[in-house]
Amino acid sequence: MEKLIISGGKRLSGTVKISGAKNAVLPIIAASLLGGSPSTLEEIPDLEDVRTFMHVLEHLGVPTRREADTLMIDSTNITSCEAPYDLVRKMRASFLVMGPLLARRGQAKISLPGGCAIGTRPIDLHLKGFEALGAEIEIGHGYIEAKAPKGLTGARIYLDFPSVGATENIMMAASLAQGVTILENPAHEPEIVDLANYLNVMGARVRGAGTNVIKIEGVSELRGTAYTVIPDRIEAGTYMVAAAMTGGDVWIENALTEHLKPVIAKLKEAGAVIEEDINGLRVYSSGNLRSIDIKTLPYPGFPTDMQAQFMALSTVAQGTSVYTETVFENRFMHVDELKRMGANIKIEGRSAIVEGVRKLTGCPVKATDLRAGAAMVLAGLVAEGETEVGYIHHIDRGYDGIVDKLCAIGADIKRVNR
Ligand SMILES: CC(=O)N[C@H]1[C@@H](OP(=O)(O)OP(=O)(O)OC[C@H]2O[C@@H](n3ccc(=O)[nH]c3=O)[C@H](O)[C@@H]2O)O[C@H](CO)[C@@H](O)[C@@H]1O
Ligand SMILES: C=C(OP(=O)(O)O)C(=O)O
Repeated sequence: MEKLIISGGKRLSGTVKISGAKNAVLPIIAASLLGGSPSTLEEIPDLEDVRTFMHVLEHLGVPTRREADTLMIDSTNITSCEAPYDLVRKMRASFLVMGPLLARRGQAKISLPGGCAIGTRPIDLHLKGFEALGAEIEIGHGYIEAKAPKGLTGARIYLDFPSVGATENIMMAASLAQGVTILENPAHEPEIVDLANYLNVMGARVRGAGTNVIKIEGVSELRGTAYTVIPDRIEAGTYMVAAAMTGGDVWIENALTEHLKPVIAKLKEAGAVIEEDINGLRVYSSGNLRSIDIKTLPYPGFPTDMQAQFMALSTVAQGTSVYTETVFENRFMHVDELKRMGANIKIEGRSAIVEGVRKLTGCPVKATDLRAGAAMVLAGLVAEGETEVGYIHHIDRGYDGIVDKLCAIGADIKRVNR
C-alpha cells in the first residue's frame, strides 16, 4: 500500500505553483458532453479524479486524450448514456454527466452515488431540478434513470440549499432546453462561474452565475471549444496553511486572491502575514499562531474544503479554537487521526473544540477522505519525528504532485510502497 512518510520540523520556503481547480475541471469535463464537436481543455491538473472522469467519458463512447496539461475530448458522438457503479462510487462528481446526457440525448442512467466519509450527500436537489425541466425520473436496482424523449423545457427552479453540484447539473441541462430557466438560490462558488464561462464560449446563454439568480436561455446546439480552467483555491489554501504552520515564507504562484478572501482573513487572524499580488500571494509567519473560530458556509463563506487543514493549524496554535461545520453533517473524520498525533480536540455536535498543544508527535495515521488527508500531511510537517500517512489514494484525488511541490519548498516527504 502506498504511503506518505513525512519527517516534521522543516521550515518551508520558496515557490509553489497552483494547478487547475479540481472542482472546476470536473464539471467542465462533464459539460464538454454538451458539445457536438471536440473541446480542448487547458491547465488540467494531474489528478486521480480527472483520470476517473476520463474513464467515465470513455464508457459513454467519448474518446479523451491527455498531453501534459491539455485534455482533448471528442464528444461528437455519444454511444452510451450509462455510468456504472464502479466509476460513480469512486468519484461522486461522475453524477454531473446526468444533466448533459439528458439534455443532449434525452436519457441517462447513472448509478446512485451513495454516501461517503463526509456525509450522506443526497442528490434530491439535482433530481428536483431535472423534473422541473420535464424529465421523468425512476429509481431502481441502484440506478437513477432519467428520460426526456421530447427534450427539456425551461422552468423556474428554487434550490432549498445552494448546492454546488445541483447548480452545475441544472445549468448544463438547461443550456440545451427549450426556453428560459431561472435558477434561484444557486451556489455562488467561483467554479460555478467558471462552468458558466465555458458554457458561454460553447455557445450557451448563461447570465448571472455568481449571483443570487442564474438565467439560462436554452439554445438548440453547443459546440466544443478551447478553455483554460481557473486555479485551485483549495490547493492554494492548503499550501498557505503549510507556510503559516511551519513558520515559512512561501510564494503561492497563480493563486487568485479574489477566490481566497475567507482563507486569507482567517490566516491573518491566526497571525500569518499575507501579501497579495495579481500573480499570486506570499505567506510568511513566525510559526507562533493564535486560536481562531471557523464556521463553514457556502461561498463566499469559509469553505468546508479548507476546514480540516485549518484545524490541523489550530492544533498547534495558542488558545482554544472552535470549528463549526454547517455544510456536511459528518466532516470531522480527521479529528481522531489528529488526536493520535497528540492534538487536544473535543467534538460537540456540529462543532469541534480545539485546545492548542505545544507539539504534535509523528505516528501512523489515515487519510480518511481527501481534505482529512491534507490535514494529516500538514500535521506531519510540524510534528516531532516521522508521520506515516496511509490511504493516500484519497489525497491523489485532489492534489496534483503534492510530494514534488512540498519537497521543492523544503519539506521532507516521500512516497513509499510498504
Ligand atoms: C466536485 C465538487 O465540486 N465537489 C465540491 C462540491 O460538492 P457537492 O456538489 O457534492 O456539494 P453540494 O454543494 O451539493 O453539497 C452541500 C450540501 O448540500 C447537500 N445536498 C446536496 C445536493 C442535494 O441534492 N441535496 C443535498 O441535501 C449535501 O448533502 C451537503 O450537505 O461542493 C462542496 C461544498 O462546497 C465541496 O465540499 C466539494 O468539494
Ligand atoms: C469533498 C470534496 O470533493 P468531492 O465532492 O469530489 O468528494 C473536496 O474536494 O474536498
